[in-house]
Amino acid sequence: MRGCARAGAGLRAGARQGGTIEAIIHGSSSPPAQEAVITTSKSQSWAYAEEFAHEDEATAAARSRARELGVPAVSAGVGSALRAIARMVSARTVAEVGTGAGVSGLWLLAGMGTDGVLTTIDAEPEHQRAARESFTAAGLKPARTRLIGGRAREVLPRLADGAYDLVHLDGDPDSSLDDLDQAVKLLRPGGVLAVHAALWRDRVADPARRDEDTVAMREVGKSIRADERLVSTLIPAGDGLLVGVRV
Ligand SMILES: C[S@@+](CC[C@H](N)C(=O)[O-])C[C@H]1O[C@@H](n2cnc3c(N)ncnc32)[C@H](O)[C@@H]1O
Repeated sequence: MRGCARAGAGLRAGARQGGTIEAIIHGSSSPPAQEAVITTSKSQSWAYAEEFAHEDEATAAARSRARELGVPAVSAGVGSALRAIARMVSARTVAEVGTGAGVSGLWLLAGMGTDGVLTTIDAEPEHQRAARESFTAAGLKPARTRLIGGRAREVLPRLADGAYDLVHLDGDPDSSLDDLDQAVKLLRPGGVLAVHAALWRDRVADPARRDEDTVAMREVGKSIRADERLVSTLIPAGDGLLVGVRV
């Protein structure tokens, strides 16, 4: 009880100073557990959580392809969260915006049943070629992946509403904002929306950051939190994963 009161005092101090993350950091690296909202050791814990997720060889090879192309990919922490979510909802149909070189796709497919199909959209043919290579090298049957070239705003309305167990948005921030409503429509009840890069380069939490991408990602978070069709949470793994379960 005393611990709760003291943690609360820390948060109130944060609010007085503008609510920045720095203002609610506790100085000690080992406070009693109930106070440990954020400590100076948090970055070490985050690094530990990232390394905790074991990435298999095929996914590591896809990550190398992504690096060669200069296209970002989900971290292993985010990938393993996507895999676990896919398994939790027994996903057989997953839609994704932002194929990249296939890193998130491989994590998602690892969580799906062996008959599960990933439909993944990307505007860049070069990225989809790399992803195709990643999926083939991982030994996946061609029928398990459906790669669609094009802009999400044109492709998503052609997919069937209510037919997806999971939708992963990982395009540009403005695309994620534009695509939100359509993405929610694709979900069956109990299905999950996952939006990657919700903390956008650690800028979303800093109110002084007002560049276009950061503002768009902040809006994505607020829209998901306010959306009565979703029960949401923000997972601070990697660059942040917003998750909303379709009611
Ligand atoms: C961050 S990368 C995706 C990484 C991938 N999810 C992974 O973890 O391997 C973003 C990708 O989205 C694509 N993209 C961005 N905006 C898009 C849009 N509106 N429609 C389709 N693709 C888009 C880019 O070409 C890029 O390949």
